[in-house]
Amino acid sequence: MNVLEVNNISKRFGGVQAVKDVSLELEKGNIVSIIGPNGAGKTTVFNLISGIYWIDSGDVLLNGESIKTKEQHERTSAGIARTFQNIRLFKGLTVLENVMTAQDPFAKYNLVDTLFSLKKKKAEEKRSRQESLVHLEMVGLAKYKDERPENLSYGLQRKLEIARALATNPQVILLDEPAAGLNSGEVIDFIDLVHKINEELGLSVLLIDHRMPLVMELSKWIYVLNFGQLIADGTPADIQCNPEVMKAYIGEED
Ligand SMILES: Nc1ncnc2c1ncn2[C@@H]1O[C@H](COP(=O)(O)OP(=O)(O)OP(=O)(O)O)[C@@H](O)[C@H]1O
Repeated sequence: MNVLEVNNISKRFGGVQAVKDVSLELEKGNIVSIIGPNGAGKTTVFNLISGIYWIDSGDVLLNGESIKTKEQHERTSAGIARTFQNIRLFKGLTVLENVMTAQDPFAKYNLVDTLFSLKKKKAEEKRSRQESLVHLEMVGLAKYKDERPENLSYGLQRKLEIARALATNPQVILLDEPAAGLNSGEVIDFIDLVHKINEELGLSVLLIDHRMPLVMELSKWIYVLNFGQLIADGTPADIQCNPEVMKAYIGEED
């Protein structure tokens, strides 16, 4: 069963047709990637799935239901989490607090409770703290819980982003260039982490990355975009020897 389906989506920014008639499927529990040269439209596809932009035409389905008119936070609540190309962490907060703030929309207290039931609020905060610690353990960052994110290596900051995404209790996680800026040791570590969240949490993963070894190692299926359009899709083995794909990357057939 497909947890996510993208059906013929298009998006234009002024004179630029960023995405044209793109369709893709993510089967529950799979890891699928989108690759393509710079400016091919990959991040725009993520932005259209996660609700940062409205689609011009087409549809996005989560578990068979259209989410195209839902706001970004509603898509998060529905089960779509994402990380960004540029790391987005709160520098003034600790590692643990960074994960707790990602949970906030799910906090079970409201203003009235806050005023009249401090006890309830405290219980809620304790629960949030415990759950956040579980997410930090999952990504291997529990021992850094009281650190500031800016004191962590780039690779650990990427992992913290994943922990923040896990805090929203997703079914699908969109990873936008998670290996950008990582050294080769950190990339290997990151591959293990993506396998782990996929296998242990049953999360379906949609990935964008330029690091081909990572994409080939992780993906069950790969979609290739060029100038906003899908030019190929297939298994890593298919894609590696697809002449259209090579042409898109190097600009000539051989
Ligand atoms: N908000 C925007 N306003 C105007 N143009 C945009 C906007 N977002 C994306 N574009 C344009 O849409 C096209 C696709 O951009 P996009 O960022 O989706 O590509 P990409 O494949 O993710 O590239 P990269 O690999 O470099 O991140 C580009 O021409 C880009 O300049």
